[in-house]
Formats: sequence, C-alpha cells, structure tokens
Amino acid sequence: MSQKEAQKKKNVYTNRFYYPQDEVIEKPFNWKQMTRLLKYIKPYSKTLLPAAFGAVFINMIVRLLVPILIGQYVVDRAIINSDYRLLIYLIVIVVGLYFINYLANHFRIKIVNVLGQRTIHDLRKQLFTHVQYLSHDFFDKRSAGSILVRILNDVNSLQELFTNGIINILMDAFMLLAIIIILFSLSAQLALAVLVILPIMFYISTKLRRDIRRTWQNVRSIRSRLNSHLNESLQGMRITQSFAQEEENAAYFDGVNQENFERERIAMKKSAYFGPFIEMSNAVGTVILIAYGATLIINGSMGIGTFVSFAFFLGMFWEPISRLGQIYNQLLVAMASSERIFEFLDERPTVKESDNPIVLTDIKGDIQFDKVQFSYDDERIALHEISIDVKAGQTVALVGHTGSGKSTIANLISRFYDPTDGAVYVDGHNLRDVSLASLREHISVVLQDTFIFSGTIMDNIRFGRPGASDEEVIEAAKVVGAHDFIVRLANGYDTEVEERGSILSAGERQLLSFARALLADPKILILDEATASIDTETEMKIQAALRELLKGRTSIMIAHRLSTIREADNIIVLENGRILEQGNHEQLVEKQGEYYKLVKSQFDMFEAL
Ligand SMILES: Nc1ncnc2c1ncn2[C@@H]1O[C@H](COP(=O)(O)OP(=O)(O)OP(=O)(O)O)[C@@H](O)[C@H]1O
Repeated sequence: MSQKEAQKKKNVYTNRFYYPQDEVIEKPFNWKQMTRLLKYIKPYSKTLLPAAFGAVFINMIVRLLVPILIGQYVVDRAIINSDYRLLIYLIVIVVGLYFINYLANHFRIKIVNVLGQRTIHDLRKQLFTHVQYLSHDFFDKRSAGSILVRILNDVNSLQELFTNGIINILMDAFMLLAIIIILFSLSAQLALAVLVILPIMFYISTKLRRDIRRTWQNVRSIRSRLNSHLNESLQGMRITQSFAQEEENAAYFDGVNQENFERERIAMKKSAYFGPFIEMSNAVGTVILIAYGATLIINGSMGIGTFVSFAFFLGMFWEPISRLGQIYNQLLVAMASSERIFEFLDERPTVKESDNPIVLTDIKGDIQFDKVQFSYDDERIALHEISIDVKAGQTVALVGHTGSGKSTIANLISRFYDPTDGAVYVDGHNLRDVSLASLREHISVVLQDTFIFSGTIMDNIRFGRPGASDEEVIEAAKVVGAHDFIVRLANGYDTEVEERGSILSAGERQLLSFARALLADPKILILDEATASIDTETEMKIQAALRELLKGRTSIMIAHRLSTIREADNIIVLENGRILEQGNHEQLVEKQGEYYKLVKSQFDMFEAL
C-alpha cells in the first residue's frame, strides 16, 4: 500500500466521531467570557472564597517572613554574636510559623478543591438542565457524542481553573511582587543582575508549557473519540457480529487507538523538556547569585545575612513565575471550552412558551390541525396544508408510506416543533398559547422503539407517573396484560433491566410501555405501533392491551396492523405530506382508492377481508 493510500485509510478510520467544533483547543483571552465564568464562583464569595484567601494570605506571610528571620536575625544576630538563647527563640518561632503554614496550606487545598468541585458541579448541572429543555431541532442537528463531549470534557477542562487557577493567579502575582520588592530592597544591584534572565525565562517557559498543554489537549480529544467509538461498538456488537464485520470494526478501533498512542507519545516527549528547563533557569540564577553575590560580600557592599535571605527569596521566585505561565495557558484553554459551553447555554428553545401561557388543568381531548404546513429544514416540506379534526375520545389511524409525514403529525401534537404555517389546537387552544408542561402532562407518547431506562421494571413503569404507588403500578400492568410476564421474571417487578431492556422481548417491551402510558392516564395518546412481527398470541395480547389503553382517550395511532386500523374511527391516508383521503375502514375500502391499494399490498387484504 502506498503511503498516500495508507494515510487515506488511516483518515477513514479516525474521521469517525470527529467533531471539528470540539477540536479547537485554545482561544484568545476574552474579558467578557472571563467575567461570565467568574459568576460561577459568586455564590461562594461569602463562604469558601474568603476562607481560601485567608489561608492563602497566612501562607504568603509565613513564606515571606521566614527568610527574613533566617538572614537578618539567625545569621546576622544570633550566629554572628553567638547568641544561643536568641537562636533557640528563633528556631521555636520558625517551627511555629512552619506549623501554622502547614495548617493554612492544608486548609487552603481542601477549600480550594471543594470550591472547584462545587463550581464544576453547578456548571454541569446548569448545562444538563438547560440542554434538557432545548427543542427537538437542537438534537436533530447534533450527535449525542458531541453533546456528551461538551457536558463532560469541556466542563472538566475548566476544573483546574476553578480549583487552583483563580486563587493561584492572585496569590502568585502578589507573591511575585512582594519577592521582587524584597529582593530589590535587600540588594538592588544583585536583584538586577539575577533578574536579567527573567523575561527570557518567562517567555520560554510559557511557550513551552503552551506547547505541552496543546499536545495533552490533543490526547484528550482523541481519548474522547476512543470512548465514543467504544461505546458505539459495544452497543452495536450484535449487528457487527451478524454482518461478520469484526475485522473492519477492529481496524476502525485500531485507527483511533493508534492515533491515541501517537498523540500520547508526543505529549510525553514534550513534557519531558519542562522540568529540566525550570531547573536549568534556577541553576543560571544561582550561578549569578553566587558569583556576583560573593563579590559583593568580599568587597563589603553586602552582609552575609542579607545574602542568605536573598538566596532564600530567589529560590522562591521561580515557582510563582512558572505557575503564572501555566495559569495563562489554562486560561486560553478555558476560553475555548467556556465558549463551547456558553454556546449551548445561549441556545434557546425554538419552541417557546408565550409570556402568559394558558395552563391546561383538565382537557377533553379535541385536536384540530388548521392548514398546517411544516418543514424541518426550510428546504423540504414535510406537511402541506394539513387540516384534521379529531373529536375527544376518537381513535385516528395515520396510514401511509414511509416518510409520508405520520410521525411529523404526532410531533406537532406534542408541540415538539411549531408549524411553519397554520396552527394546531387542543380543546380550541392554539398550542402556541398553552404551557408546554401542562400540555405534555395530558399527552403520552408510546414509541415503536420503547425506551427502557436502567432500573427496575417497577421504576420503568412508574416513569409514567413518578408519584404512583406500587399497587397502582401493578394495577396498570395487570390491565394491559404485562403482569403475567413480569411475575415470571427472576425478581418480578424488582428485576433490573439494564442496557435498554435487552432482557425483554420486543412484545414485552411494548406491553411495558403501554403500562407506563396507562399509569400516566393521559387524555391524548399518541402511539407509534411496532412494525416488528410478533407471534399471534402476543399480537392478541397487545391488541387486548390496546383496547384497554384507548378507552376514554383521544388516540392518534401511527398504525401498521390492519387489526388496529380497522377499529379506528377515522383513518387518514397520507402521501408526501398531504392527506389523500380519510374515512373509516368500510368507507375507504368501498372507495377503492389509495387506502384500498395500500391495504391490499401490505396486509394481504383478501385474506383479511
Ligand atoms: N428530524 C428531521 N429532520 C429533517 N427531516 C426530517 C426529520 N424527521 C423527518 N424528516 C423528514 O420529514 C419527512 C416526513 O417524515 P416522518 O418521520 O413524518 O415520516 P413517517 O411517515 O412517520 O415515516 P415512517 O413510517 O418511516 O416513520 C420525511 O421526508 C423525513 O425525511
């Protein structure tokens, strides 16, 4: 294989799960964004924040005091005058100060970590809650993986900033200033000589750090792709095996895995430069200190005590410098992450509530579509001037070829989208004027692919009405005929159903979702009937369960089974987003139109009639 072909193949393997917008790892510093980020610390501005600053302040004072005590008092007074008494006092004071420093440091680390964790927790909670309220079109445009990356990785990458960054930036800046002032006041000549290398050192270390940080960001982004790939592969394992695609799948995995290896190798290599570089700058400073400092002592322009204090302060000097460089880089990364987080937070639901929405406390269940036009993407029209009138308690079957607009009609009743033109009414209220939560309280949607959450069977049914008692859950299961199979499971209602309910059969999952819907006791039921062929016995059970479920409700069924369609009060036949005809089964069969043809072709009509 040529190199070009190999690269092309490699790209194919690594381009899956690639979200370009999530790859940007740094952005220029932006004050507005920073102020917005700082707001997340505000709730703690009267509790954790002052406590952290207090601890930092004590720590700084001790660190600045000790070298002065040692140089100016231990060396220049106690040692030079051989004053043992003073020496012992001084040692006790230094020990005491270090002990206070230990306590303050311990306290600081603890508080700063809690502060960071809390802020991250608040931000993640806000982001998730916000995303949950976004309209369907938001999720249509994005893959679950890319949303996941923002809620997990981007929020995580702010953690370091909130944990140490913001506190350290102030502490280090203050410390640096204090050390420079002290160095100059101890010996301006020596300070100048030693600090000449400062700008070069700061420049190189910041650049180096940024470079290293970027390489680690690259590692992080490939890791999240590895996760997405693994997640999808495991979910789709049965399909992979049934199509014997293990080899191809392994090649995809290896593509991402190999990339991960390479990026980690580069990151490690670059990281290996940093520690030695700081040590080397330290060494250069020390050489200047010894060479020039000794000269100053010998020619009598500096005392030994001052030299000792100077050496201590110089030793403390490099740490805040290198940390400030690190924080600066952290800030740039935080800019990119926070921009992506704020982009989600600024996203508003396209389906908006009016300022004074009508709260639907009790409804009858009438539904009207008045010349509804709808398009998902402003290009293709999914519904053309649809007018439908459903009376409370009626069952309406939507029938039509795939893509004809059946699910779209169902989506508009729940107001997951707003019509582009025309209006949908429930009990005479335009859906744009009613409160979303109160509307959806009266509607239950049973999808073809029933979603089972991890938890027990009991929890899954109770999802329909979280306040329901165990007895009510069991009663609902009995009415739809799910009770029998549930009690046969290992732990009955307490059986855990992980992994989207894979321990249950399609028919059982369907019955479970009926029980869930019945428990919710909605006035309007939207039901996407499963197309999966199930055995006649289950089919009959489901049919019986359906009859129970439909009693006293307005029902919109996306129907596939003739048995269901025949019982509907009204059958609406759709084609390319238009209503072709409507009526009950007998009327439509008599008409010998599209419905007749559809039934004939799909359901082996002659036998059924
Ligand atoms: N989220 C979406 N974004 C863009 N277009 C969509 C979306 N959902 C559906 N469509 C398009 O709208 C049209 C109607 O789709 P709809 O899902 O309502 O059909 P359907 O009759 O329910 O089909 P099926 O029986 O296969 O479920 C189709 O052309 C489809 O491609």
